[in-house]
Amino acid sequence: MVRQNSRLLVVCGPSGSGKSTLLRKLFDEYPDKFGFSVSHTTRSPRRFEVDGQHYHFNTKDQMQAAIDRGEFLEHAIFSNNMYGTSLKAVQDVQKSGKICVLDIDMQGVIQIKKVANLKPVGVFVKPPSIGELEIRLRRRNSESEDNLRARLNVAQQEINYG
Ligand SMILES: Nc1ncnc2c1ncn2[C@@H]1O[C@H](COP(=O)(O)OP(=O)(O)OP(=O)(O)O)[C@@H](O)[C@H]1O
Repeated sequence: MVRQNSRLLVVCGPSGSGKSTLLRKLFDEYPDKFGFSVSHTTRSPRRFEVDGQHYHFNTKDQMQAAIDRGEFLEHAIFSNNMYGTSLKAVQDVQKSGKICVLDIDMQGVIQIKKVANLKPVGVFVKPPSIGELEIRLRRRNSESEDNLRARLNVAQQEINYG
């Protein structure tokens, strides 16, 4: 079970909005207060990403099997890849006594909000504009053109939701 009265901080916002940068600063500044819930994903690791630290990198079959076994608190398809938060990821942080921080998309937030008694605190990171988001994503140079377009489409929906 995920502890119900432990604090959970859910950070959401479009890809490229700066969530990861903000979270890095938060963890650097308050290493004893906040712990990151390491998500699972089927997307390929980027340069410098470490398995088990930034994400647990899995195949689609592995991840689907774990979802079917009921091991996930929420899961989502984002830009043709699966992402999800395992119960274990949250429990590991809770065991350390820290506030558990989730960096998830809108689909994940909707599911987390439905988990009874979890009462997460939500933060939405809004980019200045879609145009600025496009500039940032291009500068980051981490996506193919198709992927970048897909991310910008989802971004508009997330901005409307946030
Ligand atoms: N467990 C999860 N459930 C749902 N969405 C998730 C989960 N883990 C990550 N995501 C979301 O998937 C999206 C893509 O993440 P990814 O790491 O591929 O791209 P990113 O652009 O580096 O993300 P970020 O905006 O955090 O820098 C992000 O919006 C992220 O918050």
